Amino acid sequence: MAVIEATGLTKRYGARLALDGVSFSVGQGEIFGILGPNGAGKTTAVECVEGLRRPDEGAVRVLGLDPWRDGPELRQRIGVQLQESALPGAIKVGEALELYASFYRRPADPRGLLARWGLEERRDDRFGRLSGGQKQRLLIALALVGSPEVAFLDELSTGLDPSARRAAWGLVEEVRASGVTVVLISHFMDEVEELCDRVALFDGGRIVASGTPGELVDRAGGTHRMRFRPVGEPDLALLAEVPGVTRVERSGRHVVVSGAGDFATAVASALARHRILVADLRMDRHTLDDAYAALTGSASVGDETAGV
Ligand SMILES: Nc1ncnc2c1ncn2[C@@H]1O[C@H](COP(=O)(O)OP(=O)(O)OP(=O)(O)O)[C@@H](O)[C@H]1O
Repeated sequence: MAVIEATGLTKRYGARLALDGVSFSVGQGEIFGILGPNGAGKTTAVECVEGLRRPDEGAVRVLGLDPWRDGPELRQRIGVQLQESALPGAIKVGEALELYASFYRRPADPRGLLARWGLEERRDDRFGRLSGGQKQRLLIALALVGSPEVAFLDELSTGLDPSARRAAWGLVEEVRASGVTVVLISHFMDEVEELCDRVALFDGGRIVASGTPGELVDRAGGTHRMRFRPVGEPDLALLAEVPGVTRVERSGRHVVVSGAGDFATAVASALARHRILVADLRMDRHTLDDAYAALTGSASVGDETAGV
């Protein structure tokens, strides 16, 4: 059964249509990514799901509850990552966790969370004195202190250095492994690609694409490119006949073969069969970054992928 079921959400702020008939569902134990450019409607949609905003039209169920009508009950069962500005700078790390734990019927052990998120030694430090990465880890720990069944994490790895990001991703995987459903709002494509089972890509108040990160990449441009430098002057016309190949081009001393599906294996075996030696072989894969740009039009697609 879906843990979150949003159907036809519409929300206007005055004349501005922030959400225009948005529907999505999130299954139990999924890590579900919500992405899209600034102003796409992500926050509005998530706030409708959390019960912080009431949609003008449409329906939401979270854990079988109506977030607007059953808000107090639902808030016992979900965890929401706060913005940094929501915590007073003078509060101590340990105090913040104890305070937030006191709001819940079934809180997690604050000491355990401090250890898990690497904040044990910061227990008596004031929030305002923490580094950006420490603040971020405390905000995530606070989202988890109520032992939520659904956790909403926003820009998870903002301010974290590369090793802290990896550590945070590992911890989010652990949180999911314990049965928690995670909704991740993110602008970081590597994070989404690494963590999310499925994503909804928002643009202009609508969901313009959804599916696994791999499906989005395929939808935006299902072809990939193989590039190599032939040794000598072999006749490469035969490559155009290889199954899956859509184009064979020269690029200086290199040859670029475009294709879909498993064309690269077929090209490699055709080269071997005809005893054609190649050097400097590499594959150009589309990434979620390319898909994001192609599907939202919010960033230009680089030369490497143009025309593919
Ligand atoms: N309280 C509000 N009053 C008026 N307009 C609003 C309000 N909140 C959001 N908007 C507008 O609604 C649209 C969607 O905003 P929303 O914050 O949901 O987008 P977002 O995808 O979360 O953006 P960001 O990535 O910048 O946080 C934007 O055009 C925004 O300016």
